[in-house]
Amino acid sequence: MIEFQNVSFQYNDLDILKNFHITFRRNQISCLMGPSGVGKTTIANMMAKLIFPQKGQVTGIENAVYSYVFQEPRLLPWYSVYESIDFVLKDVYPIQERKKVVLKYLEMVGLESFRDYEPEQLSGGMAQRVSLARAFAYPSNVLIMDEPFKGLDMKLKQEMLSSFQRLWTESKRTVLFITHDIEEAISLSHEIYVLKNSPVEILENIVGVQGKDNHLIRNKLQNIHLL
Ligand SMILES: Nc1ncnc2c1ncn2[C@@H]1O[C@H](COP(=O)(O)OP(=O)(O)OP(=O)(O)O)[C@@H](O)[C@H]1O
Repeated sequence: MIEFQNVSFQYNDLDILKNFHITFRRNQISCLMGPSGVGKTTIANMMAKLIFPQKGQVTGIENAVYSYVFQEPRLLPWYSVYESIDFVLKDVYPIQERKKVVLKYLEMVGLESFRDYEPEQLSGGMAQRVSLARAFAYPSNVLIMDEPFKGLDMKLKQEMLSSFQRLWTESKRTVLFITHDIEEAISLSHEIYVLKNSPVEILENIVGVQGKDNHLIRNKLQNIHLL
């Protein structure tokens, strides 16, 4: 379990987190929702050790190895689809094994026949699928996804959600998933935190999402006037 214990953090004297406590279960998908500016990315950055608590501590990340998916695919323009994934595995696997891993993950996102394409030849959804495959191919144990499906149309989003589910089922890890989209949250997460206020507080914590009635959760989230 990853646990924020009494964590305080300020930007320029502004309290973003104050004696804040939250937990994230290992190998589960935890979702952060809540209004813009509430502190979701700050929590993700702290989990990723990009920033550190000014008071309190975050436990359970001592041996964390991270991968990320952002709203933009962040592919390097001079690498092909294959090389985009191969590149991050260079120091991880010897060449023969690396090849198997790259091809396995490309196949899982349905892009094996596009392996030689350059990023500029890909649609937005394809590029984002490369970025998902890259994040899962890398042997991380914590995956941080900051609004990864934002801006995709419904059909592409559905494809991405399916790709994500396939990847995560095959290669489980602890996922921190930030979204403003109720349907995404319900379809992927095991646990949803709705955040509010400044400094941030947990307004609602819904556990066991996958085993619950979607309508009830949807209604509850809609009623909180999230977003
Ligand atoms: N580097 C920074 N310097 C100063 N203030 C910052 C910095 N990064 C974030 N903030 C402030 O911290 C607060 C929380 O920001 P954060 O990005 O964590 O919110 P968020 O919930 O992820 O928002 P969004 O949904 O818009 O991405 C905001 O008020 C923001 O302006």
